[in-house]
Amino acid sequence: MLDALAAPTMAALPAGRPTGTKLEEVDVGRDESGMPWRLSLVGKHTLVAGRSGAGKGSILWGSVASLAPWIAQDTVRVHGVDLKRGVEIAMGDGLMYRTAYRPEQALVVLRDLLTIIDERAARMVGQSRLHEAKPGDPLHLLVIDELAALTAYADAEVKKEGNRLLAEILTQGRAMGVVVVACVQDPKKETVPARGLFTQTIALRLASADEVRMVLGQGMSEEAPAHRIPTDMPGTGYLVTEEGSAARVRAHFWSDELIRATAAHFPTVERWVPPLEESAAAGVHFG
Ligand SMILES: Nc1ncnc2c1ncn2[C@@H]1O[C@H](COP(=O)(O)OP(=O)(O)OP(=O)(O)O)[C@@H](O)[C@H]1O
Repeated sequence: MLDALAAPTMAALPAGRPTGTKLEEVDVGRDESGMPWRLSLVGKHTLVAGRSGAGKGSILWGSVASLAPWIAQDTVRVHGVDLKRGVEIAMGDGLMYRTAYRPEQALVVLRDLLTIIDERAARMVGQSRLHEAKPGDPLHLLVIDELAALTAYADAEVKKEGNRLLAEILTQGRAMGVVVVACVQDPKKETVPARGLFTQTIALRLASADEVRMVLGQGMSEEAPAHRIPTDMPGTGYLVTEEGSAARVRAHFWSDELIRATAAHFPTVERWVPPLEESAAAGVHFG
């Protein structure tokens, strides 16, 4: 039988949206029946696991660049933590509210997001249980590539603090409009200690059935055999939802040119400006 996911598909420049348009699921690829794969990031924390070359970049940009029309109206702010020296995130720098390219800088971003969670919790108590993003009161999307550089390979102190802050954001953030998309190449207990706190997982090509079980849970290596995805089908994977359902999907490919064009067309309206003393101390990048 013909596999609807066999041929790659290219992403396209997202369509503009009138200011104030409610955040929607974004079209990131297609499913096994050839229908659009629409991914929801609101109220969800997403773990993307896949070996080198598995296509994590197309999920990352499918998430971030597809939200560009909302970034351009300050309904979404993206905090891009790229611990592979900024190689990936810098491509779409114009879409970023804020970036961090070193683990120490990432800690500052994570702390500030916790402050946002605290402020929102105080504002929302007794009023609402789920933050609704709108211009000027945005969804904060924390994107981390590569997660292990913060959670496992960093200095002991940074690692400990990074894991603590991340676990707090993962437990408290989603109702407050602070959500995470984290990419990891080598998923194991030490690299993703907070695996159970992610609410949806995309398993791209993995190395073994053991890795699939680690990422998706016991019993999932038959239902979502990510270790059997061929190397010549990057961007293909299994989306496993919070409820445990698995779907085979393939992301659209985002070329460097398209990422740059999207960033040029829908630049962020807000850019984080560090307090003077903080920028000097932490060397935080801001534009
Ligand atoms: N969705 C896709 N459809 C078709 N080809 C893709 C797709 N995603 C990625 N590719 C191809 O696979 C290559 C590797 O993809 P990508 O850089 O996203 O992998 P990765 O998982 O981020 O790897 P690494 O962890 O080493 O950075 C790309 O350069 C591109 O040629």
